[in-house]
Amino acid sequence: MVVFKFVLEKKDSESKARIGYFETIHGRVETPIFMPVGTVGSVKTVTPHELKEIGAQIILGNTYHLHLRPGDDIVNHFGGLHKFINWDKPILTDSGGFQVFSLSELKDLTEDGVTFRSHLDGRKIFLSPEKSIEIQSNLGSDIMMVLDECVPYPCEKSYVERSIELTAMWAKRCKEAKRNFWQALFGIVQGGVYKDLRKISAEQIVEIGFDGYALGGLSVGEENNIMYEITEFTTDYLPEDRPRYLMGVGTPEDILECVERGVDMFDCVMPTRNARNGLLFTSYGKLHIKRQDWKMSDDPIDPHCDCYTCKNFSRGYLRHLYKAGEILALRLNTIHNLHFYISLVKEIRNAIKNGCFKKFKREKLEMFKIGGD
Ligand SMILES: C=CCOC(=O)Nc1nc2cc3[nH]c(NC)nc3cc2c(=O)[nH]1
Ligand SMILES: [Zn+2]
Repeated sequence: MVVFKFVLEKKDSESKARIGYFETIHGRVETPIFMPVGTVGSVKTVTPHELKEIGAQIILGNTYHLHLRPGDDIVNHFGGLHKFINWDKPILTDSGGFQVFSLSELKDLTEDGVTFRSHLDGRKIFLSPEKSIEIQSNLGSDIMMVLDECVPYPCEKSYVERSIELTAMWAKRCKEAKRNFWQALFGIVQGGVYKDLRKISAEQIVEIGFDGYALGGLSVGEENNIMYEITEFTTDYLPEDRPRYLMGVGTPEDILECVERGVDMFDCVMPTRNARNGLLFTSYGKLHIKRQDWKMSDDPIDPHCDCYTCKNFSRGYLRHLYKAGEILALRLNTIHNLHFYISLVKEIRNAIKNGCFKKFKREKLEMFKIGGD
């Protein structure tokens, strides 16, 4: 019985941009979509209710973090992540691979899996394709990700060549380990910045067959134009009737550029992390709320924004809160930045629907350059 289903509604006539939606047992998600990151079971500083008010349709949970704390068994005891965090819309969980490679000091990587030490208490932990699927099954996410190896940038081609074989073997084992029919499983294409290896990896992963396909190994320090080029190249080898997910991307500009190149799903900590550092996104570019310029400003962050923060508070007050180290500053900034990202992809969906995406993208990029500060 198929539960997860992606429907491609319209393809842009001037680019590879598309609009569509996918159904899960926790509801429908329209694409292109931006997914707020809720690493340890919370999108930092905001409540599920506020997320819904902002228009969030799906959020991310991190397998590595939740396995370490509180433990996926504990989450399962509470009926899974949806119940535990009281979020009844779709949740996507990562496989844990990326966090292991980026957070913990790696013990060793073998064909069977990866052994590492917890960054919390140094405890030795083993993660295999089967273990990752077991954890994600305990969490009860609507979309699970396969365990992959995200190679660093730059990376020797000979290493990447071997790595994509491991990633393909692990992807197969993840698919075989899947138990709950209602959980979707996405494959991940690797291959570094080498187009020939990207093609091989895409063909291997598509051959195994998944509910959706992610482009891994990007936004790991490579220049933007390389990320765009690899994205452009790789989406041609992915089925049109499946969602494409570009992990860890990105700035508003990145999202516009990669929607144009055929990507449907994005996640990034930028809106939430920058908010906590006082860096706010506006229609005219970025704004640093702590600047002296805003001390006496009665303007909202963004005159075009109708979020709770922009409707109720001035830059002067937000600057004051931030300088005073008030927790409310983090919350109001996060509400605005998430609303900015979610509204941007909503406008993108409308522009594709109305057949004016290229014009919309050109105008947006021009406005971002004006400069918020
Ligand atoms: C939700 C994620 C599901 O992905 C996985 O389970 N594995 C995986 N995650 C990544 C995350 C990334 N973030 C960035 N930049 C901020 N680049 C990334 C690359 C990968 C990757 O190659 N693999
Ligand atoms: Zn706002």
